[in-house]
Amino acid sequence: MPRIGTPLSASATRVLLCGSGELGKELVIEFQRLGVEVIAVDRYANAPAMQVAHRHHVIDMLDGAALRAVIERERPHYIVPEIEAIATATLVELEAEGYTVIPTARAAQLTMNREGIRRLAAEELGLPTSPYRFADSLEECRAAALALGFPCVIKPVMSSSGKGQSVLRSEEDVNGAWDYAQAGGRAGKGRVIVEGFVDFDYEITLLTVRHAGGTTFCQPVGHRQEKGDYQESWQPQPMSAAAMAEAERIALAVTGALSGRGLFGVELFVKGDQVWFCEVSPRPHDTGLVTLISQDLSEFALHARAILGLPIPVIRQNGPCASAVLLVEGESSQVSFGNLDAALAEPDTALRLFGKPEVKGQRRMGVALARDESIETARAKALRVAAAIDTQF
Ligand SMILES: Nc1ncnc2c1ncn2[C@@H]1O[C@H](COP(=O)(O)OP(=O)(O)OP(=O)(O)O)[C@@H](O)[C@H]1O
Ligand SMILES: NCC(=O)N[C@@H]1O[C@H](COP(=O)([O-])[O-])[C@@H](O)[C@H]1O
Ligand SMILES: [Mg+2]
Repeated sequence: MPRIGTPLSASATRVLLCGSGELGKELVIEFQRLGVEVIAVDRYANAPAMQVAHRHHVIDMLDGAALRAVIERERPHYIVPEIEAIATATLVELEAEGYTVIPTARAAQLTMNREGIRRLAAEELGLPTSPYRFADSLEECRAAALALGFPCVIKPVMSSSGKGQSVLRSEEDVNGAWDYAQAGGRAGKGRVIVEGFVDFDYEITLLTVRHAGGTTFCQPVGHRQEKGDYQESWQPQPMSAAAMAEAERIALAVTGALSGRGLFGVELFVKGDQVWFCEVSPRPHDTGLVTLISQDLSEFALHARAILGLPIPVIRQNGPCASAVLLVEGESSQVSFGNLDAALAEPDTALRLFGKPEVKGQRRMGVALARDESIETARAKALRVAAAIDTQF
């Protein structure tokens, strides 16, 4: 069993986070509670996790040389990816040199690109997914859409939170969707995945922890997405026993193939007893923010425990809970949030304001949390909390 040393001393246990958004901020807080020394890295200053870490670095994380320089200077015991857009080839090299990447450098590399994880899940593991094709040009994209039929979904292979993603209703939508995907991919222009549309009843994130004592599942998190971006989530999502068993089978297979220790967000579509794999985050998931109120050990506490090799004997679920995002639209570097007394007046509500330094366009700036008697009333309550907050620019 590894020991935890004194932060900022020679015995310190050091964690370096690649990405410092809202998910990283909650993770850093969990590490701080355990006396771990945390170094936060991101592409911009004053990122949420930087504000609660011991120190930080601002670099272009897609620049392998810059990433290597920071890691060689800090010599972390654990390198923890917090976003997908990282020079993952450098992580693979560093892992070979003896560094520990969470959960593994290969998992970070495979999930950075939709093609990597889709081919692993569908072609190697034989798991059910939407039908799909990859395309490198407008013409290939059109051919793929016609072969798969409409509606279909187009996504840049390198993107997240719905960026560059659109649903096509007919052939007329192909040109616009291709252009949108080219502008919305995180690593610039390039390949897209075209997926057949899955007409699911509901979708879930199955938070799955691989820890020293084995693999443990959280209760399923249901969620609602708009334009590929999460709006609300809740736990537990009611499911048939057969769908639950199939969801766990898929999650066990995919997290087992990625291997390593840590928490994973396995995204699944469900229709009746049928389940399709969508994608997986080898790290805490945005829809899992609900666990800040719904579990004794949140997804962040679980990730920290798993990384450090600490036991997870049980995860207590607190009953029906929900989260609703606080999306802000405009342009400002001094946003303020008001009417908080009214927003938090109801019992069993909570709020996280991420402290992001700037908004340009639309940005997730906080999340409202609620617990109640049923999923319906918890969702309504979380939405009321978010809606009550007024934003000033
Ligand atoms: N083939 C599909 N059929 C039906 N709906 C889909 C399909 N693919 C994606 N969606 C919808 O779009 C959402 C986002 O898709 P996906 O998770 O692949 O993108 P993302 O950009 O990685 O999002 P995030 O980073 O928030 O997880 C899904 O949660 C689902 O609601
Ligand atoms: N779906 C992935 C996700 O939610 N990632 C979370 O959003 C941050 C980026 O936010 P930003 O775009 O506002 O900088 C990331 O750093 C991570 O915490
Ligand atoms: Mg997703």
